[in-house]
Amino acid sequence: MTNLIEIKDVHHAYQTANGPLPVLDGLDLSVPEGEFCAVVGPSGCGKSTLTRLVTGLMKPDSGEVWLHGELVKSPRKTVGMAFQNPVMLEWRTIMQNVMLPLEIVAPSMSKADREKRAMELLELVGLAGFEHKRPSELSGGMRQRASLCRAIVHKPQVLIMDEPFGALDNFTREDLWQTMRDLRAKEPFTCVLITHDLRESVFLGDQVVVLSGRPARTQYVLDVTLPADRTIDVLYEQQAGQMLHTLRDQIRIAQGREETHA
Ligand SMILES: Nc1ncnc2c1ncn2[C@@H]1O[C@H](COP(=O)(O)OP(=O)(O)OP(=O)(O)O)[C@@H](O)[C@H]1O
Repeated sequence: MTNLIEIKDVHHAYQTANGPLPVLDGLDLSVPEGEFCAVVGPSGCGKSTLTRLVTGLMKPDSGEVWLHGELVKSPRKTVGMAFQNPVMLEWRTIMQNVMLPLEIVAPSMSKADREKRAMELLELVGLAGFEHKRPSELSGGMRQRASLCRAIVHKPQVLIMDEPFGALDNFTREDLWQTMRDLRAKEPFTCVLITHDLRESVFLGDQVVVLSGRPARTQYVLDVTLPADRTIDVLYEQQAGQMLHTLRDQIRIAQGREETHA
């Protein structure tokens, strides 16, 4: 399997009024094509900075970021993004919002084909019948479903998600995890998910990367050996429970509190 994303020994410091603020200090990350990589770490350790590197919005002081065999040097069109608060254009319908990336990335595609593609995804996430609604007419969970469709409508090489489910209540969040799982089964994509939720990382991830406290380096990588068609129930079973304990311990270490589980 080839690595779609390869981050090698990245170091970066932000220049601030108080001098340089080192944020990344030897970050390594490899994500094979089609894999889902969840990234967890203490608050403020540099997780969002990592997303800026992969999207090419930021160049590191040293080290390399590779995407599909190409060194990332400038912003990439072939990356899909989803954030905690999806920005939807209120003057456009849900379908028109979902089609937006196609208008930018595939301007020669006919309107009928764009609509067909958007509708295909809206159906997959359970939003058929809502395509002509305005964003404000949908619940937060529904808007986030639409935003997921928009993020992958143009079949990006990689989907970057920064806390996309953070603002949702627990039950809606679990629904969205299952939607993600089903979307991936039908529309395989490579994904980096930044999250504070360890259960989410285990449910969605093929690997979970734990970053150390700032300046962040790769502290620990957990291979999630659960079946791809896992259900929420799996999280309450022993194997997932052990993984969650391991991750919790790693987070404590990253926070500088080294007590570990027996
Ligand atoms: N453009 C910038 N200029 C200066 N400092 C920055 C900049 N962007 C981020 N920082 C600082 O770098 C550190 C890492 O920020 P980043 O947003 O990457 O962390 P994070 O792990 O995503 O945080 P959180 O868990 O709170 O979402 C923080 O201390 C932040 O204040």
